[in-house]
Amino acid sequence: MTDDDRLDPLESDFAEQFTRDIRRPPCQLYLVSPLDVTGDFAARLARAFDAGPVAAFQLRLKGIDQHEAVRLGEPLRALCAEREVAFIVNDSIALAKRLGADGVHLGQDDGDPREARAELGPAAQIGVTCHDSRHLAMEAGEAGADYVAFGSFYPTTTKEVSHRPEPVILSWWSTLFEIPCVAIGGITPANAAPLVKAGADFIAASSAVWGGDEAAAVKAFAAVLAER
Ligand SMILES: Cc1ncc(COP(=O)(O)OP(=O)(O)O)c(N)n1
Ligand SMILES: Cc1nc(C(=O)O)sc1CCOP(=O)(O)O
Ligand SMILES: [Mg+2]
Repeated sequence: MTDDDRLDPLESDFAEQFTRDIRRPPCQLYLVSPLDVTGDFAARLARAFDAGPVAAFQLRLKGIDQHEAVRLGEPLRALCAEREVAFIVNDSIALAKRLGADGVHLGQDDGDPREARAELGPAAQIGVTCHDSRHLAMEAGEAGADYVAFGSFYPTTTKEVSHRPEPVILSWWSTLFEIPCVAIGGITPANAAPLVKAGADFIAASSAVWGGDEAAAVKAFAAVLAER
């Protein structure tokens, strides 16, 4: 029997959390856009940025051609650059390249992180959807991902989802690997705390922010994220 085996589970949890917390930066907020970014959306994004710290913004558009996506995305990219918020494009390596984005988020069927690296270069932030799978996350890490995303932690109407990870997957990942992990799916200021405590490096949210007062939501997230 080793000394580790003799630790009771509570002490062992404490040791694991302590080890994670002293070497990882605080959890940060990652905003995912609504599908409609027309009208006053740029003003809403600016209001969100004014309300509290935001680390990253993902442009998540569906069903429009690339030319239109560039037209809609460019002012949002410029705003993110001005506020030093990472601008990430969902789904498309080509669109990320055309927009001069800071990175791309790839689902399991959206392309290979190695191709994204070759196209976007060494500084690009490449994220990969890993659902509830440790295996997919390790594969993404090996393929050069800069972050892995687990979800959907809670029910969401933003996207049809069929995976429901437990928060412990964040603890497992963050204890073993240095690559940051993102928690996504139905996350609100009211239910984010267990994910932050479990070890999420980023909380990604869409409807909790754009479904109401974006400034109030970002402020409320900031209070929860500071708790780790
Ligand atoms: C941060 C983050 N995590 C997961 C996803 C989901 O990506 P994907 O599975 O490709 O689904 P769509 O968002 O493309 O519908 C994401 N976009 N961002
Ligand atoms: C885009 C996305 N991906 C998910 C996944 O599980 O991979 S859940 C999700 C929706 C995120 O929006 P909201 O914060 O409104 O639930
Ligand atoms: Mg996708």
